[in-house]
Amino acid sequence: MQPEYAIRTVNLQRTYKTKERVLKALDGVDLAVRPGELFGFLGPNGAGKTTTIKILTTLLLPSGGTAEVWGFDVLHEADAVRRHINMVSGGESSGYGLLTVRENLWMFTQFHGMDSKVANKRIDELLEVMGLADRAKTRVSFLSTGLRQKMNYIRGLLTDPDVLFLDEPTLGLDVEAARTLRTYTRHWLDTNPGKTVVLTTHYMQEADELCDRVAIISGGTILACDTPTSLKYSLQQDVVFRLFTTPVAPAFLQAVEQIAGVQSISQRSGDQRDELSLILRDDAILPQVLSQLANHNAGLLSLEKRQPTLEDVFVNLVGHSLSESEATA
Ligand SMILES: Nc1ncnc2c1ncn2[C@@H]1O[C@H](COP(=O)(O)OP(=O)(O)OP(=O)(O)O)[C@@H](O)[C@H]1O
Repeated sequence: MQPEYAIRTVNLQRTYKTKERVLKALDGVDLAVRPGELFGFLGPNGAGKTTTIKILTTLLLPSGGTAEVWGFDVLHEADAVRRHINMVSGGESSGYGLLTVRENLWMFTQFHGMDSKVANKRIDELLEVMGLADRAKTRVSFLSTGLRQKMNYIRGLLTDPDVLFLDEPTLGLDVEAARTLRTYTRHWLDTNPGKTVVLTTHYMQEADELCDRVAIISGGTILACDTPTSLKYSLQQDVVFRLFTTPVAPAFLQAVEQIAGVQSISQRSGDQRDELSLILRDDAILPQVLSQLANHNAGLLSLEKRQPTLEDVFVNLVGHSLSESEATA
C-alpha cells in the first residue's frame, strides 16, 4: 500500500562533534515528499545534502527530530526502510573489478534476495536501455568511469525500489549518457506510478528540467521548496541581467552589493572576461552598477536582460552561485 508521504521529516537535526568543534550539519529540516515525485536537492558544498540522504537511507543516525521513508521510521524501522529504497551515488566505485558487468549486477540482486529469473530479465532490459548490453561480459575493471556509473545506475533500479536516491548521478557522464539517464529516470516514474526519486545535483539545468519540486538547502536549513516554475516566478518582480565584462576585482562586487535595490550579484570568471549575473529590484538601478564598473576600471563587453533561471533563485537565496561555492570549497 502506498503511504501518504514517500519521505517525511520533522525538525531533523544532525550534529557532528569533532575535537575542535560541534557542527550543526542539519538544523531543523522539514520535508514532505509525495509518492510519485521527482524531488531535487540543491545546495552549496557543506549544505547538508549528503547528511540528509545518509539519514534517509539509514546510513547515519539523526541527532534529533524524526524521519520517515515510505511510512517507516529510519531509526526504529530501519530494516523496513531498506526494503523500499535503493541508492546510486555519482563517482562511486562499487562493483568488483574482477567480475563482469552482468556478474556484478546479478550479485547485487542476490544480496537483495531477488528471484534469479526475474533478476536476469531485469538485468537484460536495463543493460539494453542504458546502452550497456554489449559490455555485459566486460570486466568491471575495464570500464570507463562513465560506463561504470551507468552500471551503478542499473544496480539502483534492479530492485525496483519505491524510493530511489540519486546522489549526483550524472557526475562524470558525457552529455549523451547523462541524457539517457535523465530520460530513463523520468520514464521509470511515468510508467511506475508512485515510484519516487530524490536527486541531488550540482547541475541547475538538470534540476530545472527534471524535478517536480526542488528544495534549496544551505547551512543545514531549507531556504525554499517548490516547483522550479514557482521558484522562478518568485523572482518575476525582479529584473535579471547578464553582463560580460573585462575581469572585475572583488572591490567592484562589494561596491555593487552596497547599492540599494541590488538583490544579488554573482561572478563567473572566464578567460580574459567575467560573466556577471545581476538581480535588481528594477531597471532604474542599472546605471549605478555601470558607473561602478567604470569606477573600478572595468569594461562592459555585453549586456542582456533575461528571464530568471533556477540559478538566479539559488543565488538570491544562498548569496552566491553554486560554482562559486565549489571554487571556495
Ligand atoms: N563525518 C563528519 N564529521 C564532521 N563533520 C562532517 C562530517 N560529515 C559532514 N560534515 C560536515 O557537515 C556539513 C554538511 O556536510 P554534507 O556532506 O551533508 O554537505 P553536502 O551538502 O552534501 O555537501 P557536498 O556537496 O560538498 O557533498 C559540512 O560542514 C561538513 O563539513
